[in-house]
Amino acid sequence: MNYISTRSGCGPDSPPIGFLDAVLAGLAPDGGLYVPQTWPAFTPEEIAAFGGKPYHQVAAAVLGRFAGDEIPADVLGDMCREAYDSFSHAATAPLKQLYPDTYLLELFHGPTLAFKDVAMQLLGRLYDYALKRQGRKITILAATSGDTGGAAVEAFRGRSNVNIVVLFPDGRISEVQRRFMTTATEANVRCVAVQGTFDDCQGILKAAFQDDQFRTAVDLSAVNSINFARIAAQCVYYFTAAVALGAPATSPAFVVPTGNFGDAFAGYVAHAMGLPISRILTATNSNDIVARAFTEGRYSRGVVAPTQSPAMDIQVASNFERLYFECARRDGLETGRAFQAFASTGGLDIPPAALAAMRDLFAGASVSETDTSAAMVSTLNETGELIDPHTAVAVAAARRLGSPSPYAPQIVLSTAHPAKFTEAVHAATGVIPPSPRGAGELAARPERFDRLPADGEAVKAYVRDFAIG
Ligand SMILES: Cc1ncc(COP(=O)(O)O)c(C=O)c1O
Ligand SMILES: N[C@@H](CCOP(=O)(O)O)C(=O)O
Repeated sequence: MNYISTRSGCGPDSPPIGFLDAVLAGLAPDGGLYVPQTWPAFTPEEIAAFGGKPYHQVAAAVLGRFAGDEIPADVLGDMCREAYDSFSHAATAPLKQLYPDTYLLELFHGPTLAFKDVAMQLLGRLYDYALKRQGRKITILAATSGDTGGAAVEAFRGRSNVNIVVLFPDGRISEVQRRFMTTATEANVRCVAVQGTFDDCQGILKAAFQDDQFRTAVDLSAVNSINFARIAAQCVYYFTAAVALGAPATSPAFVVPTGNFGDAFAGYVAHAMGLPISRILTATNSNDIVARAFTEGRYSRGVVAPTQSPAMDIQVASNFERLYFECARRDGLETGRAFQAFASTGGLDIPPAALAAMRDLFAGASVSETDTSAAMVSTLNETGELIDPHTAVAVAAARRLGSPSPYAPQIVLSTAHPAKFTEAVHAATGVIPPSPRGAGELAARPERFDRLPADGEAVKAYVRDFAIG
């Protein structure tokens, strides 16, 4: 299986590369994102056969299609088993019925209590395998609005073939999110509070990849959802959840709390591989670039506003470029031109045919702070479930169409444990979420992080100094 850039043919040559090379590269040298040259597919019988299988076996089957013959099946099977052994729930990603037509897909049973662990626990093992074979030591630069950073630190801390630097927006993430990163004691981990927004952090990261000399000098890699392996690992729970509700005979809808559009794009991938999905509703907070793209047909950057769902305070959604590429007939030239123009003007009009193709599967809804709080309260009162503010954004969006939903059954992705956002949950519901394993002790541990301005050159100098002295 080979991987191509969404900007193939536009700018410096990015020839097709294999799975492990795409994993280690993260972002293509032309600034595009890697996608498989063709989508692997499952037959309806193969999908039905996932029913009743442990999560790690479905993960190995799905990842196997993306890895091709680059990882022996038994090695990949062991990686998946070990990755999901670190989860506190036997089902890894259990489904919970909330209302007759609505289910919660709990993705927060990993070590840092957010859905990022599902992919990151696997990525740590994939990197280890690839780096040992290639005899390399690399530098991971990650940008986080709170959850990716903690999951990445947990997955890569102490690994001898990796240095990792995580950039987070100073003062714009929750205390528990910050402590999951900053309390790591391992020497291969550095965390940096950037004086800016998540978009500034992500912009610095992407610009660093465009600097050939820097990229090569530190052997740069990325574990944000610009890395296709993140998407591949995240599409697995679409299969397990849909099959648990009767797919391929039924065609569920998914409601996805959305920021960088990685999780929602993972749903697209599952669909492209043959999973029947009736609709993917992307739910944003007031940082609504994705919701506006689907409703208005224009993808245009807004000003980032802080909300109680801070991990979604994002106004440049990296993975939207992958969807654009898919819906623009996989035309790398057109995609490259559109996103180069977006980088300089902050906006792009989606061509009518591409927009129609997007709307075949996707819709968008933006949810206010008041409605997010109300969703936390009503979910608790009506079902007894305490949900985090990101999940609440999706629950509120799911309810807009009333009950029963025309898209039943609908599966809401529950992307974080409420204990990660204690203040917001307490403010809305009056309840302090009980701390599950791990989170309780974080408050007593010393923190270690540096501060930098939102300046690409300053960040590169910092990373260079850390990685190569
Ligand atoms: C808790 C939580 N929910 C939802 C999202 C949005 O997911 P995505 O960026 O894949 O759209 C994030 C951040 O990525 C998150 O941390
Ligand atoms: N919400 C994310 C932002 C980065 O998303 P990613 O999925 O691209 O890594 C976070 O919590 O950091």
